[in-house]
Amino acid sequence: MGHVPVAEHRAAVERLLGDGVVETVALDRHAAGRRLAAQLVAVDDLPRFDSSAMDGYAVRPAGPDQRTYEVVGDVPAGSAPGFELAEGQAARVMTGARVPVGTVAVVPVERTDAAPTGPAPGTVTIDAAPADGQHVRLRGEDVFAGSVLAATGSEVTPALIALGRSAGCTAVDVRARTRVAVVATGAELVRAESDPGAGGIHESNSDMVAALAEGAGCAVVRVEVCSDEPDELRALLDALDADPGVDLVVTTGGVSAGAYEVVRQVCSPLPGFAFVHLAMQPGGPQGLGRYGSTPMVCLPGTPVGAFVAFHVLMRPALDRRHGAPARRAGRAAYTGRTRRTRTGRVQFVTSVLAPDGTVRAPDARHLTALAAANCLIEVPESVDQLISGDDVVVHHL
Ligand SMILES: Nc1nc2c(c(=O)[nH]1)N[C@H]1C(S)=C(S)[C@@H](COP(=O)(O)OP(=O)(O)OC[C@H]3O[C@@H](n4cnc5c(N)ncnc54)[C@H](O)[C@@H]3O)O[C@H]1N2
Ligand code: MOO
Repeated sequence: MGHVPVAEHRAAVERLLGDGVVETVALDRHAAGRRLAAQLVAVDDLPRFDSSAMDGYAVRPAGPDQRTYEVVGDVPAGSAPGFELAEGQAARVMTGARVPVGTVAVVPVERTDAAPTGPAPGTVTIDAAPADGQHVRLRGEDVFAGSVLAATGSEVTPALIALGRSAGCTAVDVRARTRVAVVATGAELVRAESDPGAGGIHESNSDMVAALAEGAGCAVVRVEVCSDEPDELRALLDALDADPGVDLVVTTGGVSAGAYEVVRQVCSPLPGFAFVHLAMQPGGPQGLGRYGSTPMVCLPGTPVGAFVAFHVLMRPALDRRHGAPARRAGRAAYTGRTRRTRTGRVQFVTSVLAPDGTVRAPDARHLTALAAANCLIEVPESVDQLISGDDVVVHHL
């Protein structure tokens, strides 16, 4: 079995996962993190009307020296004044309230002789002439109805939810979340809640991959642990393929060269299904194809290999499907002891990038190193060692 280049397999994963679909969802907190599939356009002006930015008095001076005004109305927030201000008149207004037609400025209550609470007085005296427009929020000063609030591809952020809802938008067109079923395979796997007995191990991949998928914007709809029995896996995959709520199946384990590689046994006879060994480490053994009509990505069983393979191969395809921009690799100065690396395959080294731009690879092993890592150093196929001071490519986790 020859070693397949990482870029080739990554492109095959992208092709298999495709472009994803668009759906219309409510513009509420559940839309946060989604990407717009169409521009978001304001339905209403924001503010919807000229309104007060202060608790105080809306005034219409008869001249620059006027200090004392007749108070002709009281406008709590949420009400619409049914009167206009004539010259020389004022109205008590609360922050956010619609100001009467004729308002020239709002004077905060602290700048008047009026009590802040209780009934509105008959007259009010202000301490200085207000500037025209002072403390009045003009209709549409933030956005006008029909203006574009956010471009296609923008992320729905908490601030965009506020902007859109304030401008009267109730729904958004977004890229649909990929609905993923995660299946960990292996006869030795025992849920962490159960006793693993003499030969069992605590199962960890299913929840790790599910969390990675959710972190990539997927909706995880099933999380399963399956034995090495081909019939059991086949029955499970049949059910997942028949389920219209599953867009993608991700498996772990059962893909390498052993005698009981259940994923390989069940899927390699399927038309177009390929099992390959990538020129990368960890995460080299991989499978890819369709079970029935359902796309399926088969990650290796070793937890670090599955994690790295998800990050390197699946994350870019999922980002594309979900309309998220491609994550950019960075560069950093390797620091620490000289490390020998294996040529002939790209190595991804679980590493820690410091705020000063240096990156080190802790001596800890496997999952301990992964849990401490915030990036992967990508060591090219031709490189056989990392030396302190080397300029390296880093992928942020
Ligand atoms: N003769 C060869 N043996 C192996 C090769 C090879 O090329 N020739 N490749 C090695 C590499 S690299 C990897 S990676 C693994 C991939 O093997 P599988 O995908 O078939 O995975 P398993 O054999 O099922 O498990 C590997 C390892 O990971 C543990 N594991 C599996 N699933 C889980 C889980 N859900 N939670 C926690 N731990 C899990 C499992 O117990 C094994 O220790 O193959 C190498 N062998
Ligand atoms: O590809 Mo494997 O153990 O190196 O993950």
